[in-house]
Order: sequence, then C-alpha cells, then structure tokens
Amino acid sequence: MFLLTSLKSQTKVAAWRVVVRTLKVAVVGAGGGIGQPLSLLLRRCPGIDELALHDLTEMKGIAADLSHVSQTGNVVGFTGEQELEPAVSGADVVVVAAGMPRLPGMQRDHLMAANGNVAVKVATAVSNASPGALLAFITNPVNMIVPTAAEVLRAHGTFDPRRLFGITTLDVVRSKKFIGDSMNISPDEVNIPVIGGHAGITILPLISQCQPRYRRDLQEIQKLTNRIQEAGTEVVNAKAGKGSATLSMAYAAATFVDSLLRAIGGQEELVECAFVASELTDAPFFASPLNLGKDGIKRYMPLPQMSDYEKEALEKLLPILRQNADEGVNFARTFLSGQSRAPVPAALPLTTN
Ligand SMILES: NC(=O)c1ccc[n+]([C@@H]2O[C@H](COP(=O)([O-])OP(=O)(O)OC[C@H]3O[C@@H](n4cnc5c(N)ncnc54)[C@H](O)[C@@H]3O)[C@@H](O)[C@H]2O)c1
Ligand SMILES: O=C(O)C[C@H](O)C(=O)O
Repeated sequence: MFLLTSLKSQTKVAAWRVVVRTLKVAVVGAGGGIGQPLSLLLRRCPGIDELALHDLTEMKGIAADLSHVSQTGNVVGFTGEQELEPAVSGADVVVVAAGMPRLPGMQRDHLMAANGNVAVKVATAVSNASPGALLAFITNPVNMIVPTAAEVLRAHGTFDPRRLFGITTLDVVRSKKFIGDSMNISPDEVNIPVIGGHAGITILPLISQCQPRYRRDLQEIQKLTNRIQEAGTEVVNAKAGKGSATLSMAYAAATFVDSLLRAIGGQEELVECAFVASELTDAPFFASPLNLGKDGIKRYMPLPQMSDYEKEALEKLLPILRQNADEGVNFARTFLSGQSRAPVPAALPLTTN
C-alpha cells in the first residue's frame, strides 16, 4: 500500500516536473535597435521563465525596465564578453541580434568583416554552455553568418543541422504585407513561401504559390519580386545613415521565436521558412519551409512548385549561395586555425545587397 502511494506520488512529481519544465530564451545583442524591441515582444510570449539579455553594453537598466512588465518570468541582464556563456547557459533558444547594421551604399556582404566574429563567439559559447539550444541568427550577412556558425559548431562537435537557423522571417512578413495591400486583404490571410537566402536576388518569394492566388501579369510579378528583394535597402536608404530595419525585424524575429517555442512545447504542424543547412538544392545552406518540432527542424518540406520565372531565378541564386557558404566556412576555418583576424571577403563578382 505504502509502495503504491509512494509510486503514485512519484508519478505525480514526475508529471509535475514535465508540466513545469522551465524555458529559457537568451537574446544576444539585446541592447541594440532590434534587440530591445525584440526583447519587449518576447515578454508577451507565454511560457518563457527566464529571458537572458546579453550585450557588450550595460544591460542592467534594460533588464530592470523589462522586468517590470506584468508578465510571468524573470529578466536577467548580462554584459560583456565574459558574461556571454553565463547568458546562454542552459538556454532552450538563443537568438542573435548582435552586430553592425548596413549604411546606405553598403551591401550585406560588407558586414562580414565586422560581424563574422559574432558568429564565432556565439557558436563557441553555445557549444560550451548550451549545446542543445536552438540557435537563430538575425545578424547579417545571414548567407555567410550561418555557414560560419555551423563550421564553429562542427569544430566543437556540437553541430546539429536541425538546431541552427538564419532568420528570414522578415522576407515573409514583407511579402505578406505587400501582397495583402495589393489584394486589399489582411496580410494575415496571405501565405507565401520565401526561399533561397537573405540578400538581393537570393531572396526568392514564390509568388506563384501564394495563397490566396495572386493573379497578375509577369511584369507585375517581377516588379513585386524586386520590391521584396530590395525592401531592406528601401529601409536603409529611408533611415539615411541611422541603420537598417529594426522594428519590423523585431516583429519578424518574435514571430519566428514564438514558433520555435510552440514547437518545443509540442505544437505540431508548425511551418516556418528559415535559412538552414540543407540538401534540397546544391547550395549547402538554403532557406525553405520547415516543419518545426521539439528539436528544431522536424522535417524539410519538399521544395514548392515554381513558375518558369521562379525556376530561372532559383538557378541564378544558387551559385551566389554556394559562394557565400564557402566564404562563411573559410572565415570560421581561418579564425579557428588561430589567426587573430579572419579574412575580409574580397569584393565578390557575385555579391548581392
Ligand atoms: N535577418 C534579417 O532579416 C535582418 C534584418 C535587420 C537587421 N539585421 C541585422 O541585425 C544586426 C543588428 O542590427 P541592429 O539594427 O539591431 O544593430 P544595432 O547596432 O542597433 O545593435 C547591435 C547590438 O549588438 C551589440 N553587439 C555587437 N557585437 C556584439 C557581441 N559580440 N556580443 C554582444 N552584443 C554585441 C551592440 O552593442 C548593439 O547593441 C545587423 O547585423 C543587421 O544587419 C538582420
Ligand atoms: O537590409 C538590411 O541590411 C537589414 C535586413 O537584412 C533587412 O532585410 O532589412
């Protein structure tokens, strides 16, 4: 009898443990233009028990401020390189908004010299302190940063392709907004896959697969495709030297992190586009629709059907993604081989915005 009661109470304790499994999200670069509004939006995500905010700049004030928002969970600030590992330690999700933004006239590739180190440092910290985390980079150039991080994780023996993401949700958010406005419907009603990468013509919205159908002639479809591909530059130019998209990016990243957390929580059938290690094409990293699960990518959805125009655009972007991946991997290898300064990618003939 005692045994039975004891077993029953043990089961109860076990069940209770499962139910109250704590969730930690770390934001690296949390003091920046994206980091701050993203951290605020994450305070609205139910189920985050600890929100760890890391930056090179002092985070005490921002953490204190966000800790007063009337939501459950703790907010803890971490400052400086030496506090990166404690910040990401034990995190379920690490989202990285650290790094320089573009100025007018710059292409995203040009940011690799300044931001490549962020990928190396965060991937190293995650390998040491939180190897099971889902690691999602906002930092540009996404097309190179994700291969760099993958190579560093590989070197530490912690690379799991299901757990590493480049966040391309802003391309989907923009596509939904522009198409929604053009069709006079709510952007929420628009569903569209955006594949490829996150720079210039590597961003490929599959307008032929849009739901509801976007019935326009080829010229209009080309114009809309170009607007989506150049939307980042539109914001960079409008901000005239004061950085790139921050608020819409925070919205997009919060949407993506929310999906990761729901998937960790057991919600099925969640599909998001993201830039990940991939075998769908001959580019080693590629953005496509992914079914998310507890461990990150549960299933790569098959490549959507494409119009002839989109097939041609895909053929044009693949060599760029292959070259970007090589540059990212080389950056990591040079860094790991002990050189104090990894090489700055040369001006590439295939360079994109
Ligand atoms: N993926 C996308 O769709 C997308 C969209 C917009 C911007 N971005 C990119 O996001 C990045 C951040 O943009 P932003 O406008 O927030 O820039 P920002 O300059 O406003 O903020 C960057 C923050 O990162 C911090 N930081 C820099 N190096 C760090 C490090 N090693 N560790 C911790 N913190 C560090 C800085 O102190 C700063 O607070 C840029 O690289 C930008 O190009 C990507
Ligand atoms: O355009 C940029 O440099 C920032 C970001 O990648 C964007 O698409 O807005």
